[in-house]
Amino acid sequence: MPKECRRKSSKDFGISGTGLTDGGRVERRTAGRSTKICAELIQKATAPPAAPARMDAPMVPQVTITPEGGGSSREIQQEDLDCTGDGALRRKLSNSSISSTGSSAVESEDDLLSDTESKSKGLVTLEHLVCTGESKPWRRLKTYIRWPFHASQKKKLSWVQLAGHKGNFKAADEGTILKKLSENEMQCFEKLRQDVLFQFVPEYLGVVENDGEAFLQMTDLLANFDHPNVMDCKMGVRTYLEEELVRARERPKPREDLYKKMVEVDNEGPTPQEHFQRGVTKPRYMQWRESMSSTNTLGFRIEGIKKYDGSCRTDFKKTRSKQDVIQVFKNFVGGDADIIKSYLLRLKEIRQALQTSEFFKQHEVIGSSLLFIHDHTGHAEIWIIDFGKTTALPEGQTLSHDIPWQEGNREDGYLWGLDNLILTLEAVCNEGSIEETEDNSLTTDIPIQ
Ligand SMILES: Nc1ncnc2c1ncn2[C@@H]1O[C@H](COP(=O)(O)OP(=O)(O)OP(=O)(O)O)[C@@H](O)[C@H]1O
Ligand SMILES: O=P(O)(O)O[C@@H]1[C@H](O)[C@H](O)[C@@H](OP(=O)(O)O)[C@H](OP(=O)(O)O)[C@H]1O
Repeated sequence: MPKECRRKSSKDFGISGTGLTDGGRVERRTAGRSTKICAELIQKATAPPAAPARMDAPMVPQVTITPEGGGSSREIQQEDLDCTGDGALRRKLSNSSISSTGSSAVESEDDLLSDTESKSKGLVTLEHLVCTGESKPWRRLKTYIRWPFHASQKKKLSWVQLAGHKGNFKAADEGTILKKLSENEMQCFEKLRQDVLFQFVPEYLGVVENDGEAFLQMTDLLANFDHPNVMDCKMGVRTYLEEELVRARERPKPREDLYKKMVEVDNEGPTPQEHFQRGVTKPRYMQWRESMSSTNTLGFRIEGIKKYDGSCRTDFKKTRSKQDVIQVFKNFVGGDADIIKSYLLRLKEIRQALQTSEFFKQHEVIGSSLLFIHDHTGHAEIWIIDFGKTTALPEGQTLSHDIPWQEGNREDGYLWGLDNLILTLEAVCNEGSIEETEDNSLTTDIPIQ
């Protein structure tokens, strides 16, 4: 299901303030901001989708993201979404990128991804959202603030987007970025404010609106690094939601864009029927991606890497074997054992936090990544990102995250993948001397069907 379409089928929408002070400084937020639902907005959010964001890509993977029309931005406030609130803004929001949950049952296999939309994988130049230079006050709850940037202060931010769709991100106030709003992700960020995982996710600063589009504002995890090396690892043994499977079974809608992506990697990938119809369904494509990469066999896969020198690789669709994955990690850290040790420490801290996290217990975590970042100073961090398809379980239900997935149990294999990731890094630390023995947990298979 294309994200753009998910965003147009919002059912409801909660909102919180941001942490911007008058001077544009980011202040640390406290937990537990209230979220409010507006039924009228829900109905209005079913307007036909606008054309997906398109970016010129002079050379892959470099793209330039510019503010649309140099437009102004402001924070979305609770009163904007009150049913009795500003009708004009409500109309704008109904055309915005408000997303439903990644698991929204209203998504339709009919909503096909346009062939013109493409993934953004690599170096990106984000431009700051700017105001027009007029002293125009923007509302923020009951006080008034002004968006801190003027056209004359406009500056570009070199940034790295290793996965996701083009146009999903913009630069914001110093040290922060904006990601197109997904209601599901917003709810996750709200809940994570009160969870032990808080310290491992980007700080969430609320929702802002720019020219009718809504964005989540969060810390830019690259901001404190000097020429960072960045790697995106997508976690789990499964990258699609169970309901995507059900929907595709009930109303199979082959997609040509996914067929083309499959053929590009492996002409033998599609079945004769899929070749004939020049289309594959989303879950079929996702399952194929999982089986070609290390998702099924290791519970994680490498999505992309950007090195300090600006070189970028996103061609890991067939990186599947333990040895290949180890080799990629070795190259990524440039043989620096201290970086690997820092990463290992951080992974183990994340593991410990996951084991006590209420949020983790109560959510099916699909399509989330660990973002590895280090630079020449020896500074190394790992962050949990992307909650667009992280879905709350029914009240009282929990997941263990380390048992095999069978349709209906909603297990995601996240912890199992994390253990394999830790083993992989330990192998890198030990000069890649990992043995392919039967009792090595890296060889444990999780049955997928
Ligand atoms: N807070 C952040 N700080 C720095 N970089 C980030 C941050 N969030 C995301 N990124 C970069 O953007 C990329 C895409 O992020 P993310 O996975 O959240 O987007 P998405 O559009 O939801 O992706 P997908 O389509 O794979 O679900 C990441 O691989 C990473 O390079
Ligand atoms: O990595 P690839 O091979 O480019 O494939 C994409 C990738 O699996 C994304 O995770 C997925 O978005 P979601 O995780 O949001 O489902 C996207 O679906 P989409 O085309 O429907 O956006 C796929 O096309």
